This record gives sequence, C-alpha cells and structure tokens, in this order.
Amino acid sequence: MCHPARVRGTNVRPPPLPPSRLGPSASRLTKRTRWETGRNVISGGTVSDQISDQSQRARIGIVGGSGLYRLFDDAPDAVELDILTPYGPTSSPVTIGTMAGKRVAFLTRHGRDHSVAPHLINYRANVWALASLGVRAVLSSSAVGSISSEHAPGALIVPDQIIDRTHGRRDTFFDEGEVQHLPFAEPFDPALRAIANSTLEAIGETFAPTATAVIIQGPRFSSRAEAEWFRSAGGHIVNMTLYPEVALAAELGMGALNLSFATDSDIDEGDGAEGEGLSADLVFVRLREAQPRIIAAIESIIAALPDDYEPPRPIAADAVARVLARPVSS
Ligand SMILES: CSC[C@H]1O[C@H](OP(=O)(O)O)[C@H](O)[C@@H]1O
Ligand SMILES: Nc1ncnc2[nH]cnc12
Repeated sequence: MCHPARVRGTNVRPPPLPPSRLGPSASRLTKRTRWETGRNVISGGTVSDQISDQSQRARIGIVGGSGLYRLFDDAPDAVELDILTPYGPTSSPVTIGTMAGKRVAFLTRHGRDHSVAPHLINYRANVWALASLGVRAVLSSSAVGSISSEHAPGALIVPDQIIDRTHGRRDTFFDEGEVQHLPFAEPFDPALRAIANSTLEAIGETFAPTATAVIIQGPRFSSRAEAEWFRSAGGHIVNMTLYPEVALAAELGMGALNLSFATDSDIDEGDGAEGEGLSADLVFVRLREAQPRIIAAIESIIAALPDDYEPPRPIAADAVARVLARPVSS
C-alpha cells in the first residue's frame, strides 16, 4: 500500500482567470518514482502520515470550478502536492497555501487548462486526495446558469439542494468491498451554509442564500424545453459538476459548501444570455469580470470558518478510514 505525494515549493500568484482557457495539468508521484524537479520529496505511508510539517496540512479545501484555475502560485509558503489515489489522477496538483491565515488545499476540477470535461472529471480522485490530506470542509466554486428570477446572472448563490440529472458517473466510494448508503437530504452542510450566508451579508454581497441546483450531464447546455422542465421541477440554477462531487465529499466525512456564480440564464429573462446567446465563451467572460468578487467572497468565508469546525459524519468513521487506506494505483 502506498499513498505517496510529491511536495515541492511553489510559486504563488494571484488567481488569474484564463485568457481563454489556461494552464498545465496534473502530474503524479508513486512510491517508486521520485521526481527530479521537486524539492522536499517525500513518499511512503499515507499522504497525511508523510506530512509531518504542519504547513503541508490543511483542514480546509477549495475545489476551483470554471474560471478558478490557480491559487497560491507565488506564495513563499505554498507547497504543491502530486497525490496518487486509488482512483487514478486528480484533475490538477493540489496546492496548499495560506488564505485568511489558514492553511488551505486547492485543486481545480477541470484542470489548469480547463481540459477536463464535466462528465469526465475524476471526481473520486479529487475528493479522495483532499480527504487524504485531512481536509474537513470543502468549499467549491461553480459557474451556473439561472432558471429563476431570484438567481439572476451576476448573483452569488449558496445552493442548499440539488437535483441530479447526470448519468454514468462514478458517484460512490462504497461500490467495492462494502456498501454504504449515504444520507443525502442535506447535500451541503447547513452549518457551513449559515456561515457563508452571514459572511456574504456582512461584506455586502448580492447573493441568494438558497437554491436548488440541477446538475446536467453536459458538456452541452440545456435545451429551452429542458430548462423550462427543470424550472417546473423546482430548480433555480443549472450546473454540470456539483454532482457527484458533493456526495463524494460527504461520503468521506467532509462538510460541503458551494459558492456559485450565475453567469447566464437558460430562461429568457431579458439579459441577452439565453438560448443562442449562451456559450462557454460568455461564461468565461462573465467569470473573468466577477473573479475579484468571487475570490474576495471565498476569502471572507474562509476567514469566518471556526478552527474547531467539525463536519457531519454521515458514514461511520471506520468505513471512511478503510476507503482512505485503499492502495493507490500506480
Ligand atoms: C464553461 S461553461 C460550462 C461549465 O461551467 C461550469 O463549470 P464549473 O461547475 O466547474 O464551475 C459548468 O458546470 C460546466 O462545467
Ligand atoms: N447555463 C448553464 N448550464 C449549465 N452549466 C452552466 N455553467 C454556467 N452556465 C451554465
């Protein structure tokens, strides 16, 4: 069994949005493979066992969605980990840096160059990698389309419910060896959502404190009839990635919180972004414009997270431990 990681000093840059789509992609380290370029190379044991240096541990994780591809790149205290998982490669290396005085682990779900389509993201690898570092609260960012006038383009949104319309995604860690049935009435941790909402209020953000997110398979957008159907089913926003990420985080005992940004509307709300006007390029442009707001909101929420935060534990700790002890694939 090995859970090796490469740790190297990183350059930390302010989080840029891609000029169009950006960046490099994930790399790997196995127990047998020490990378020539890395500093502080460590291997053997579990990932968290290897990390004796507290600066390389994190209790908070950020999963960057569309538009959020890098954090901490130029920070002198940042480290970058290539984490081998039982499920194959993560979408990007994990960067651990300091935000609001706290150590935070970051990865970006589409890869740094946005080369991983929503239905092909290795959600299990990404989530397992964060859990293996000891992360307890995962804050993810998402771009979403609006199908509700209360969640109009330009708003930040803290979703509280999801409707899964994806198919074929590996959405559990408990499909081999043992079966566990995740309680999922509250996909997001209500305690984390309360913190996020009071923080967004305090910083004067325009935001919606609740929303039902419909998760479509992608990578295509919805037809007008689908969008109307989602709305009639109670949906407020549409996205392609919140599921199974949030369920997998819950399975491994991490509290989930999502900060969505409505980039467009799938219903004709008169903003010019519906139907023929909607494109990935439009989403990226609007994300770029909103990036300072999104980062500021994330930082404020992380500042407000209590150091003694304890996530809900819907799955027994020994079952979670068995998943985290699974041998990695090389
Ligand atoms: C870039 S348009 C569609 C793309 O944007 C959203 O990404 P994410 O959820 O990672 O912020 C949406 O889910 C699609 O993956
Ligand atoms: N309209 C939309 N549908 C699905 N995912 C999105 N991400 C951003 N806008 C979206």
